Amino acid sequence: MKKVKTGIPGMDDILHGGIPERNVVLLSGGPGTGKSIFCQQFLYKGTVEYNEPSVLVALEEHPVQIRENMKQFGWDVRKLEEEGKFAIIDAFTYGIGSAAKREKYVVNDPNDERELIDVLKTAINDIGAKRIGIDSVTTLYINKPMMARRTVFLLKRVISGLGCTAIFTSQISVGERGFGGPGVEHAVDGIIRLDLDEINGELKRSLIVWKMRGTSHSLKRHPFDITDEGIIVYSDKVLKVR
Ligand SMILES: Nc1ncnc2c1ncn2[C@@H]1O[C@H](COP(=O)(O)OP(=O)(O)OP(=O)(O)O)[C@@H](O)[C@H]1O
Repeated sequence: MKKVKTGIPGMDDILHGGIPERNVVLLSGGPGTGKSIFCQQFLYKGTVEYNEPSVLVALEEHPVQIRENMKQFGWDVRKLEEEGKFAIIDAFTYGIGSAAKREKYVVNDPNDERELIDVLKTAINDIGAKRIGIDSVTTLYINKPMMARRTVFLLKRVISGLGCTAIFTSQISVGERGFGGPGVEHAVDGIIRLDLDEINGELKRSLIVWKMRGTSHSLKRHPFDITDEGIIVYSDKVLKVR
């Protein structure tokens, strides 16, 4: 089975080679744990280092803000967009505001699944995308938890069907166990959980791969850092939180 390199130093060692192609991976974590940065790095590095065009579905932040945030790590996503290798789908602004009018891919109502899927398919076909990030998938069902599993399956069918590999970020609250709801946890192919824990008066970052269909992987909790160049995972280290 082909494995997709994450582009995150240390992460492929933990995944024994990378994410199996066509997997949909839930990236769960509380506020500020690094989900968006992880997802953006997977997409940006995938495009630049592995020549796999990428689509980011922006549900939580303005696309303009995302491009600015990515720049601080040296990731010039605007240039990739101009080259037709990267697409940001604006599912945040509802088309409101002058900046939104300049976006190429806009979902006017993210609650309309059909519109979202149509725009996603168009973007994937336009740039020949191999990687997809949805940030965050939680936004799609926060007001309708009964629909969560259905929504994830629908997206998974389209994304896997078109040969893409995906990261869906999933928001959980501080101290919450689990990853974003029972339906969702079983529907996805993989789960990576990011954590922030206070140890000796300091917040420490760590991650654990809870499940990954199609490969063996480390079952240890590995520390990671967010640096000026993005995330670095310490695959040879283990963090004990309790
Ligand atoms: N240049 C940087 N260097 C080091 N750490 C940074 C840098 N930029 C951001 N961070 C850290 O990353 C955190 C934000 O990460 P990110 O936006 O990926 O979190 P998130 O898990 O998506 O959070 P939320 O669910 O609240 O959106 C910040 O709180 C900060 O601690």
